Amino acid sequence: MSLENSPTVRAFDAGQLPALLKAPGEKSHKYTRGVLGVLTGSEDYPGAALMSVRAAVNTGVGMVRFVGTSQLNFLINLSVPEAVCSTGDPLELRVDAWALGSGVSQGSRLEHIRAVLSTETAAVGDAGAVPLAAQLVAGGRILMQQHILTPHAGELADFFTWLLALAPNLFDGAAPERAEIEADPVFWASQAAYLSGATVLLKGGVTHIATSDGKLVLTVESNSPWLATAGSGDTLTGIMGALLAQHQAHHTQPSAPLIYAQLAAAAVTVHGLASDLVHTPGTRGPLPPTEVAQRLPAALAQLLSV
Ligand SMILES: NC(=O)C1=CN([C@@H]2O[C@H](COP(=O)(O)OP(=O)(O)OC[C@H]3O[C@@H](n4cnc5c(N)ncnc54)[C@H](O)[C@@H]3O)[C@@H](O)[C@H]2O)[C@@H](O)CC1
Ligand SMILES: Nc1ncnc2c1ncn2[C@@H]1O[C@H](COP(=O)(O)OP(=O)(O)O)[C@@H](O)[C@H]1O
Repeated sequence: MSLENSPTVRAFDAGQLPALLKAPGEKSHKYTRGVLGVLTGSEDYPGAALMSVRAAVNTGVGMVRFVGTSQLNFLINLSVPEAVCSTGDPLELRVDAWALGSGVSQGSRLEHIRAVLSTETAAVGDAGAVPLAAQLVAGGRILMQQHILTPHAGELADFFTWLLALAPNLFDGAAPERAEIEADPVFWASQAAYLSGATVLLKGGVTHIATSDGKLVLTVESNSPWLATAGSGDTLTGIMGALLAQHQAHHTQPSAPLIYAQLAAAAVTVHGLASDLVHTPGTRGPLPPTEVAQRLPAALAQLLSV
């Protein structure tokens, strides 16, 4: 099985941003503004949790519910006191969307992510959630357009390796190397979307976002290669989770595949704009993810004031 026709490729139109971003109104309260569950980070990688949660809070979601271990929750409470922390079963929490997987590579946290990804609740699936998605798909579970997978090329290569190891008949071809994915990102992102049923966002200097039917790929060009640094992806997970939760809070039914690709593109654009605000206009330099996250409120204010 594989997608037969080449997808349409289109640059994301930033003019659509105001319609995709939700400013609160007089009657809004934290639950109507979007509740984002976050299951990121681990004892090995606590930084991924701190960066994704900080980014989600600074993107302006109504509430972040972080599901951690007692050690992770202690760190989150110190660093991002806005987040509401718990241990326990994530499926018992009322959330509009999830941000999953950054900095989670093994253990019970991975099993919690598997359980969440097996539901129809909207979710961003990064890092450790990507091979899990492949395992679910190989086992017969079709993901949905409101599931947004965010691999870099290496993680997308791992996705195909898992898929073909567990279900060789699912794809007509061999698992690609990272370099093959980098050479043809449109093809591989759209194939992954078609096979999984999820929206697939392939990270890189140019971000390629395939709609869940594999028919369209939106591109977003980065304004700075300085963004290519450890922790940038964790920050993007938090931004995207926040935008997804805000959207889902206003929609009881899943929206069309294009809407989720546009939301993902909006998150990449917001990330880029926040990174522009780190330095004085017209100059370029290092973009530590924590610094970028601090500029998110200003970036959102700029976009919402247009
Ligand atoms: N501060 C933190 O807590 C951070 C945690 N992170 C998390 O850390 C976990 C592990 O991330 P990794 O990127 O190390 O994942 P891996 O160690 O799984 O590596 C991913 C792929 O990159 C390849 N690779 C590793 N080092 C390489 C090198 N120097 N040159 C070329 N290829 C190389 C590996 O062979 C593999 O195919 C992920 O869950 C990630 O989300 C990262 O997001 C960065 C920040
Ligand atoms: N050459 C590049 N130019 C601009 N942005 C890039 C480039 N390479 C990667 N990025 C961005 O940097 C981030 C890297 O994500 P990822 O590899 O998941 O990082 P991490 O897991 O360390 O947080 C993504 O947002 C990606 O789009």
